[in-house]
Amino acid sequence: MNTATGSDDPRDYMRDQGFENYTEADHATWSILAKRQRELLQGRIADQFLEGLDHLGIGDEGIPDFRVMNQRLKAATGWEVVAVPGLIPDLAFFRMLANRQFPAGFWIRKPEQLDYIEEPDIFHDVFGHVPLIMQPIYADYLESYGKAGLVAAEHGALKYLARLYWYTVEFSLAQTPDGMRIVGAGIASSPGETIFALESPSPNRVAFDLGRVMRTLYRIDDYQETYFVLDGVEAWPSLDIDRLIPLWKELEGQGEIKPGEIQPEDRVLTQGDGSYHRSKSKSAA
Ligand SMILES: C[C@H](O)[C@H](O)[C@H]1CNc2nc(N)[nH]c(=O)c2N1
Ligand SMILES: N[C@@H](Cc1ccccc1)C(=O)O
Ligand SMILES: [Fe+2]
Repeated sequence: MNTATGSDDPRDYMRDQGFENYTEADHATWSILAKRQRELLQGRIADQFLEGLDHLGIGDEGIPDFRVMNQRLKAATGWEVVAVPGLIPDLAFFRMLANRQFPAGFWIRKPEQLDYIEEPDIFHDVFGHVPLIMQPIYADYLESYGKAGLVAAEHGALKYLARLYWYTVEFSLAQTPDGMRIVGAGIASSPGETIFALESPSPNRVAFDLGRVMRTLYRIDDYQETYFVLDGVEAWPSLDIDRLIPLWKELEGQGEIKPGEIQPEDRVLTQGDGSYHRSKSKSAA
């Protein structure tokens, strides 16, 4: 439906990072982005993210060597980052999560794509995701996403879990006592979307609702038209399989919701004015 088709076996995608192959320009791209995002994210992202980033020790010194970074990550939560060529199919992806392995593309965006890139690169996969995986609570939660993904596949419900993953792990916001904060990695790795998600009048910001989110289509190639807002940085939805299975059954009878659409039942925090115009030719998954 969205990403990639092919083998569901994670081993078919695992690569050596090829650390020696990066150019000076590649390292410079990482450093510019890391420095920019570390500053921009102050006061905009969950504290847990900045804490994890500090402990991980990846910074402005160029692209991290996975062999070195994984020592810290393993010691903190037992996870490791594994290099892959790019997007991998949903099932292979969830299998890796279930195994506490996080897939990361090994290539980096071009200088003209600093603000936003349509496909996950190493900056997104590592800088965007790994800081939170340094936190034990989040690390366990992400593993349970993988496990739920395997069950979803058996029930023909992978699309529901993929949408949930999208609107939480990748693109969620959260209410905190200090105000609205970014949680999603897809926002955290994009300087453009960091500002857009919190400050633009264009997108909708809607209180998170599990069934509603699983019905909602998403687009991977542009800023989101709707962000779902958690009730706290750690208020992730329960992935209790015994509750998800009946919910998936129920959802089968209900329609899909377009990315920018508002529903009568929504608790709308900000109604977007849609002033950011995107290309009309792109489709939602
Ligand atoms: C779960 C979900 O569908 C999600 O989009 C997956 C798909 N495949 C992926 N593949 C890679 N390499 N990285 C990712 O973040 C994802 N995300
Ligand atoms: N848009 C993100 C990358 C990304 C693409 C697709 C899915 C998730 C993240 C960035 O610029 O960093
Ligand atoms: Fe991601």
